[in-house]
Amino acid sequence: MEHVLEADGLGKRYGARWALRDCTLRLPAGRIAALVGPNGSGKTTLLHLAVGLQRPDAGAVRVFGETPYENTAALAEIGFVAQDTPLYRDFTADDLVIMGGKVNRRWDATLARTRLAQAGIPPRTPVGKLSGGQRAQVALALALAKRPRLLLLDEPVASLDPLARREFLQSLMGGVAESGTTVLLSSHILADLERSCDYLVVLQAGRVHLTGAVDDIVAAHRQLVGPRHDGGPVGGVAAVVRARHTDRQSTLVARVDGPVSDPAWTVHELSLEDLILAYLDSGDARANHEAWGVPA
Ligand SMILES: Nc1ncnc2c1ncn2[C@@H]1O[C@H](COP(=O)(O)OP(=O)(O)OP(=O)(O)O)[C@@H](O)[C@H]1O
Repeated sequence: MEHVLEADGLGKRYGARWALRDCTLRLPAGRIAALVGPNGSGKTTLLHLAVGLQRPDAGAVRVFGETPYENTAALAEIGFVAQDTPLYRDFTADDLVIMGGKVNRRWDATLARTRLAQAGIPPRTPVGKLSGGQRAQVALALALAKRPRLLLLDEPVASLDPLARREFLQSLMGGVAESGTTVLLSSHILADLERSCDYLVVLQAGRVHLTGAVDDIVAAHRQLVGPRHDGGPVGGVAAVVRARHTDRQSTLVARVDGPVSDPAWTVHELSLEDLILAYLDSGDARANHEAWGVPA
């Protein structure tokens, strides 16, 4: 299987503090991958390392087998839309399409203009006067016009209303399905991801918490509800991700390795959103409370 992006023990620190640590992952070609994690978990840092904006302090990241930092040839294959969709605000969308043609080897101006027309973007209005959602559409059209083999998007839908978000993700999926581009997009809006992404990377406190194909991850987890459980082994359960208890009842989110046949447990499938939340919830809440000197 071809891996577009490979990270091995990748780390980045600011001063003494690691923003990303021991990050090892493989992103297979042709996937639309979601990069999720709480604020400050290292998503932007990982994307910046992948697009060569930053140099690793530990380990390595490779894109199409190349190290992206200060590597112009590798960067020609990567499209990147940064968190705040920075665009030259005094230029019109049409100016930006023309400029893109001057600085990119492979540039599909017709693709950009078609997408901008479909999104209803006026060609001759300075982009600084467009709405946040319209600017996001301009940034996506420009990134796709580069015909990248890997597209990295940092919270592309954060500024969009629910309808615009759905349209943006549909148009993204349509755009990359045609071209076979691999996508890694960070987002906090988990409900959208199950529809649009087929691969998942969950970061927590700078480390990879969970990664793999969405179908495999969903198939390997269940919610179990049963009488209060003391933490001993449960047949069919490989690992408990999160346990919640009342006086009489326990609710487990578990990774399973076979059928849970004990009739004491009622077994439910989980949505991707609930599963991700369970992983994030199982994280280092205790460490955060200790840092603030308050009880968890
Ligand atoms: N320029 C910087 N200088 C110092 N620390 C930084 C810098 N950029 C990021 N950090 C720290 O690195 C960690 C990871 O930040 P990063 O922006 O990668 O997280 P994120 O997951 O993208 O967060 P968010 O969801 O809030 O955008 C955080 O603890 C952050 O405070």
